[in-house]
Amino acid sequence: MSRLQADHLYKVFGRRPDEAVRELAAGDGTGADRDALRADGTTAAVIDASFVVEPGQIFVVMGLSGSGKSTLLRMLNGLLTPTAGRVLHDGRDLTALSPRELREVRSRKISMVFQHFALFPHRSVLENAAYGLEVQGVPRAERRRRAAEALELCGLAGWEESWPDELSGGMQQRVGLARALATDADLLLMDESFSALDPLIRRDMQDQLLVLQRKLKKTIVFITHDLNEAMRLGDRIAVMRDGRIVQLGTAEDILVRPADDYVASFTQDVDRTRVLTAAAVMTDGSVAPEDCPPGCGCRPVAPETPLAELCTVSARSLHPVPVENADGERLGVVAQDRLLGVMGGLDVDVRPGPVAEAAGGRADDPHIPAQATARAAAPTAQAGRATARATAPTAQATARVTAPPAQAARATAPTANATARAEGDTDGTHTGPGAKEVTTDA
Ligand SMILES: Nc1ncnc2c1ncn2[C@@H]1O[C@H](COP(=O)(O)OP(=O)(O)OP(=O)(O)O)[C@@H](O)[C@H]1O
Repeated sequence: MSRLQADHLYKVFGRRPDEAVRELAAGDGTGADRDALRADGTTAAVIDASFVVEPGQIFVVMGLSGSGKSTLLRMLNGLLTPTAGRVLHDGRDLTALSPRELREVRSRKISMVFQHFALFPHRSVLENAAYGLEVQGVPRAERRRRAAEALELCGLAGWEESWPDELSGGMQQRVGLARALATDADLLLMDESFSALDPLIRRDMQDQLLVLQRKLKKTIVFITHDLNEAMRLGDRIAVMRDGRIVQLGTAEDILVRPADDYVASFTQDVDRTRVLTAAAVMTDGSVAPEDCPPGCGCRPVAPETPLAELCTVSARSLHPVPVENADGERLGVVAQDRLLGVMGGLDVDVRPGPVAEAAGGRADDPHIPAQATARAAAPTAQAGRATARATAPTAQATARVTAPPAQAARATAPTANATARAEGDTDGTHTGPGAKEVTTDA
């Protein structure tokens, strides 16, 4: 499994980039320095980005258009050379590799999935899924076998010999995902991969990704401008604004302790009941035997239980709901009035919880405001949350994709534009808009 580290990354477009980095590094971080550079025709697209993506994590980069997400992602796979800073992939500095070594790493270790499907219309679904392997020089029989396995993982068994234009948009995106998975690359970079899909299909794809991730345990960097998507998917989330990471933490951190008003403004429409967990809202306490008469209907919950489920348990209980770990050890309780307060958005103190602390919450990003990093999530808590999220049924999605190919006549999403981009690809794993950047930044 891959570990990815960004170490004080900067990308400046325009004149005198090195000088700009020095000014930005010495600046007060308020954004005035970036504005002054822009007035001078220089764009600071990414400013001092540092973070670690641990093996098997989904790391989401969230921000509005122009905040620097794509530029950051393209530095992570070497399509763009940082103006300053390093990208370490399993400890290996990508910025120090020769072009040949970099191509090798990109084709074998890193896969990308773009917003547009970038499928070849004149190739079957199987051949599309096998494309990255073909570029790697994998023999035909093996690449067909591996591509078929990847398609099956993505719910597309039975569609191997269909053409891309026989598939719906969601199915085409699954082919893109299958192409990325077929190469066995440990690091998956996903750039707005689900943004072109309609909301229901998008949600299905998110569920499917979480289910797949439980099985495959890739290291994933996922770019989105949608906080709900970020919170559904991300073990950790970096919120970007004007080139800077303004907050780095779990969904819970961002929801209950936004670093500033800008981050808070994103969280207003988020469904707190699906993001917050029992561990975050519990308090110390116990339940006296006399408070729990026969027929009380109570049961303990796990610390990673989402509030949506906790409400049901609380409604049946005559006393605060006990929170217990897998060994039956009491960690705390959640009282009904506190639960209602948190759900109603009252300013109730919410904490990371003992599970996160026990697993060693990490503040590995020294340049991020302390408020943002102190609560960096611990693997155990993240795994629990991911599991809870991933249990949403995908039956709908499966039902849609398992219909026989003949019924796919309704699928109309054109692939011509995407294919034009794919044809410009240099190594087969980097289709889509990113491929163009190779030439602009050479
Ligand atoms: N090749 C380039 N030359 C000059 N400026 C660029 C280049 N690429 C990106 N930029 C600028 O860098 C800034 C960040 O762009 P970037 O595409 O990374 O943002 P983003 O958050 O991915 O936006 P979007 O969500 O719209 O894709 C923007 O101001 C953009 O105009």
